[in-house]
Amino acid sequence: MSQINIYFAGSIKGGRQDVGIYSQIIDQLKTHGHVFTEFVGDKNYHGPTEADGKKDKEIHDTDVAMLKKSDCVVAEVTQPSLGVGYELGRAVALDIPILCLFRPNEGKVLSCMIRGAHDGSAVTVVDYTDVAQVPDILADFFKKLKK
Ligand SMILES: O=c1[nH]c(=O)n([C@H]2C[C@H](O)[C@@H](COP(=O)(O)O)O2)cc1CO
Repeated sequence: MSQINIYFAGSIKGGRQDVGIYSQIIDQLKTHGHVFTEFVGDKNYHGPTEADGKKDKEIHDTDVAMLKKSDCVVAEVTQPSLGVGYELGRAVALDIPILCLFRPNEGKVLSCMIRGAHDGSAVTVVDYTDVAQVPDILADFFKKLKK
């Protein structure tokens, strides 16, 4: 594999409280490959505005096209998001390896449909407590991906 294309998924309409964490994860991901969805970590981005004229269909179709070109999906799934769940389902159907990162210490319980998908190869779910752990988690995931 030459340049790895990475699709990062994180909540937007589901709530932006973790955007600072998304941005730190994206910075880490950029050391492993090209991240298609850097805007997910932009604290000023809350979805399309009337001013930018983007329609929901355009966002959906662009995202699915990027997903199809991705070598893996990395999702921060602590803040529940319908869009992230949808992207993960599409990625499973496309046989794209997935890493889900979840912080149990936030008092949330991860959906059975995400945790229950963990098999350690096609879908990997990793619990973490601090973003400082992310570099090691990613190193392990990308090492396996390249095998
Ligand atoms: O404006 C957007 N742009 C966009 O790319 N998405 C995608 C990327 C995110 O991983 C995911 C977030 O979904 P949601 O907005 O339902 O939380 O959907 C979602 C939105 C807003 O729904």
